[in-house]
This record gives sequence, C-alpha cells and structure tokens, in this order.
Amino acid sequence: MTDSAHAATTPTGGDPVPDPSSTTANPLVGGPWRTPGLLDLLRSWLPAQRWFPAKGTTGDVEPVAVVELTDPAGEAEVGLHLVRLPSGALLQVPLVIRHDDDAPLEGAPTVGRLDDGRVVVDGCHDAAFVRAWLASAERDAGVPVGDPATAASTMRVVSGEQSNTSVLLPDATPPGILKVFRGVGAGANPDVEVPLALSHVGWSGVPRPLAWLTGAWPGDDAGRSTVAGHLGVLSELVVGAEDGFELACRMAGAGESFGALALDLGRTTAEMHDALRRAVPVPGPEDPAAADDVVRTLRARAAAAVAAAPVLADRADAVDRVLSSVTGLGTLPPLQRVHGDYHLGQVLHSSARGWSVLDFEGEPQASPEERMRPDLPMRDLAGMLRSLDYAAAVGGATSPEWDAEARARLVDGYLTASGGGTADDVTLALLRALELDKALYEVVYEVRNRPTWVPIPLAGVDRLLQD
Ligand SMILES: Nc1ncnc2c1ncn2[C@@H]1O[C@H](COP(=O)(O)OP(=O)(O)O)[C@@H](O)[C@H]1O
Ligand SMILES: O=P(O)(O)O[C@H]1O[C@H](CO)[C@@H](O[C@H]2O[C@H](CO)[C@@H](O)[C@H](O)[C@H]2O)[C@H](O)[C@H]1O
Repeated sequence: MTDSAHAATTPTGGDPVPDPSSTTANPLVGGPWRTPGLLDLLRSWLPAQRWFPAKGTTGDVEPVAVVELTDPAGEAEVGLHLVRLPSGALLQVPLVIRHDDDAPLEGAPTVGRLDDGRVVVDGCHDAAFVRAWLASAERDAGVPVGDPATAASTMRVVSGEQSNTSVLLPDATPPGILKVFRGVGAGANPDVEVPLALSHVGWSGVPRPLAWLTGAWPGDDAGRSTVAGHLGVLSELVVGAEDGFELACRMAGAGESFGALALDLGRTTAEMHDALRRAVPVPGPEDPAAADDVVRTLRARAAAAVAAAPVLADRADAVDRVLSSVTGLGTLPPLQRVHGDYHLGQVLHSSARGWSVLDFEGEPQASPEERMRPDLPMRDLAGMLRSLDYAAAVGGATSPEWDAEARARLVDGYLTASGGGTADDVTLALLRALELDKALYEVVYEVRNRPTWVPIPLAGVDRLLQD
C-alpha cells in the first residue's frame, strides 16, 4: 500500500480540511483486455447477476479496460474489468482467474471456463481479489497496514447486494467493509470523499474510510482522453451494528416504542448537517435559499414524477398547491451539502456507537451534478420521516401511535440539537412540502422496483395532501 496524499494533512479534527480531489490523484492505469474468450463468458454471465444494472435491455457490453492487481500470495490472476453498458455507463466486474486445480472460496460464483481450462470466478467472492485489493489500495493517513491474507481469511459478501457489492472483513486491521462500486464514473465518488471529509473534521457518526482504490481508463471519446475515478472504498466496520430499517420494522411489529431511538437519530442528523457544513462548505456566503428557486425545483420534480407514474395524475393539482405554498414562507434556511438519500436503510445502530450514517452518493436516479448540488437540510429530515412511515407499514405497527411518536421525536431531536427549538410554521410547511416531494419520488421508485409496495408511499402522498 502507498500512503495517501492526505499524509501531510491533519487526520482528525481542525484545519486544514484536505483537498478531496487528491484521492483520485494516483490511479492504477487500466490496460487492454488480453484473455481470449473472457468477453464471451462475461456477456452470457452478467445479465443474470443481481447487481447488473442493464437487465432487460438489448445490446452487448463492450470492453473498456482491465486494471490488473497483484495477489500477494501469488495464487491467481486478479483483474478489475471495466465494461461499457449499452446506455454508455461503465460497470466494474472484478474477476479472478484460477488454474483448474486451485480452490476458489467455497460458494464463489463461477463465471465460466476458458478454452485453456482455467476457471473464471466472480472476484468479490474470492480471497485472491481481497488480498490484491488491500495490497494495492491507498490508505488514509495513519491507517495501519494489516496482513491482507488474515483479512481475507474470514471475508463474507453482504447478502442482498443491489447496486454495489460489499465484503465484510472482520479480521482486517482494523476490521473493515470493502465496498466495490459496480457503477463507476470519471471523478471522485462522493461515497469516498464525503465520509472522508466528515471524518477529517472529527465527526464520528460516519464509519471512517480507511483505504480506497482509484483506476484510470480511456474516456468515451474514442480513447483520446484518459479519465480516473474511484473503484472502491474500505471503511471501518461498525461491529455489532443493526440496519436501521430492520431495527425499526422489528420494533414496529413488536409494538415497542421507537421514540428514544428516533430522538437520538434526530440529534445525529443535526450533527451530520453541522459536520457537512464544515467538511464540504458551499462556496460563497450562507444566504437564505430563494423560495422561488426551491418551488421551481420541487415543481419540476413533481412533474417528472407524475409523468413517470400515472397513478399520480389525478393528484397533480393538489400536489402543486402544497408545493407552491413554499413561496409564501418568508426567509428559508441556507442551502448546504446534504446526504440526499437519507432513510433508515442508510443508518446503522450499535449499542457502542449509537447511530452511524452510510452512503453519501445521493439519490440513485439523480444525475451526478444534482447529487452534489447544495440543498435544504430539511430534505434529509423529510426523507427520514418518510422512512418511519415505511417501517410502520412494512413492520406492521399495531397502532398509528407508533409512527406518530417516532416522527415527533425525530423532529424534536433534530430541532433541539440544531438550536432550532420547537417547530415553527415555516419549518412545518417546509417539511410537509419536502416530505411530499420524497413521497412522489418513492412512488416512482416503487413503480419501477417493487410494484406491490406502491401503496406505502401513495398513502403518504394522500396524507400530506390532506394535512
Ligand atoms: N461501516 C459498516 N459497518 C457495518 N456494516 C456496514 C457498514 N457499511 C455498510 N454496512 C452494511 O452493508 C450494507 C450495504 O452497504 P451500503 O453502503 O448501504 O451499500 P449499497 O450502496 O450497496 O446500498 C448495509 O446495509 C449495512 O448493513
Ligand atoms: O438505498 P438506495 O440508495 O439504493 O435508495 C433507494 O432504494 C431504497 C430502498 O432500498 C429506497 O427507500 C425506500 O424504501 C425504504 C425501505 O426499503 C424506506 O426506508 C425509504 O424511506 C424509502 O424511500 C430509496 O428511496 C431509493 O432511493
């Protein structure tokens, strides 16, 4: 491993906040695909993978580059294969190529067999990949170099993988979780840079990024340019953590109050916003958000949602009335960097650390520019309110009180910790509009991904139109 460009900066707390772009300054340069037959194997194997983002589309993936890594144990060939999808997006597929008599990790999915008899394995499930990744990654300043073989010996891929693939490394030094970005793009990934910046200003509510890997590959201008971007990140493992959504659903179903946890989550959310203001400052003065701009954005998003989900059509006028009420609210809070896709599945709870916040990539359906755009911090609070509704519905809360109490305590915790006192009319009206905005987004998300869940956000839309 090489020490990162952050080595000269303050690792935790205080100034200076490091220049985040330096995390992509030392990429591993990808070369051409060299293994005959590999592309054909990959083309037939990829579409059935859960994380494959182009299911149901026509057209083959095209090879772009291979970032070759060295397995320190010398057991197998490891390559991070970058392919272009028909949509133009780039997908990362780590592969391990083993001789027939080598033993891949038990249960590792096999991509296929090459004509020369060697076996191609899904890299994320193979110890050779983990060893090679750890040996090649750049570390944050002060992170110890553990033994890659020990770290890989008890690796476990997180089940239920969706957009990315994460590998638990409980015996790494320190214990970590390696997230392999399936979709990669030119430039820094906010899921590396934002947690790193938050850790560097001393906020411990985010698992600290320990190491990351950056690659370089030919741009989409017929190879005239080379671009670099993050391929994955190793973060501190929150030991004994439970996913916030599973925890809330379980408590809702058991009729156990979520009030105290919601109060604490509200406080953590306010601390996150304070840390984001310091870690990823918005250029220029902290002016109040312009109500007209906010309403314009909300209306545009609502129109897109109505177009994408016909079930919303007969609610469009009522939606517009709620959203346009923001115009008359007077002075709004300033815009700042926010989480952007904040829900209970993005937070972990452990008895030792309380709440930890994950995944600063923003809404998956938004463009990279939209994801980084300064926004109203209340948007995150509204996202978490929506999530409490989901937990009540999915977990089977036995009384509406469960949700009502959790929602009220979340807002209390947030406002108390952010110095806002009790909710005033502006805050309540803004929260209503932003919660409605999120519920509309969720209707579209569910129509596309989990049609049987559409009634959950739709009930939220209807409640917010009545309130
Ligand atoms: N630092 C961590 N410590 C413990 N578990 C984690 C950590 N980061 C992520 N996880 C677990 O891995 C899962 C996937 O992580 P996440 O960052 O949400 O990936 P994705 O982008 O694929 O949704 C989470 O639901 C959580 O259970
Ligand atoms: O976690 P992602 O960044 O992929 O977010 C997307 O998927 C989420 C579902 O996994 C989706 O969240 C919605 O469902 C959750 C329950 O599964 C619920 O807690 C959230 O409140 C609700 O928004 C999220 O909207 C989407 O962007």
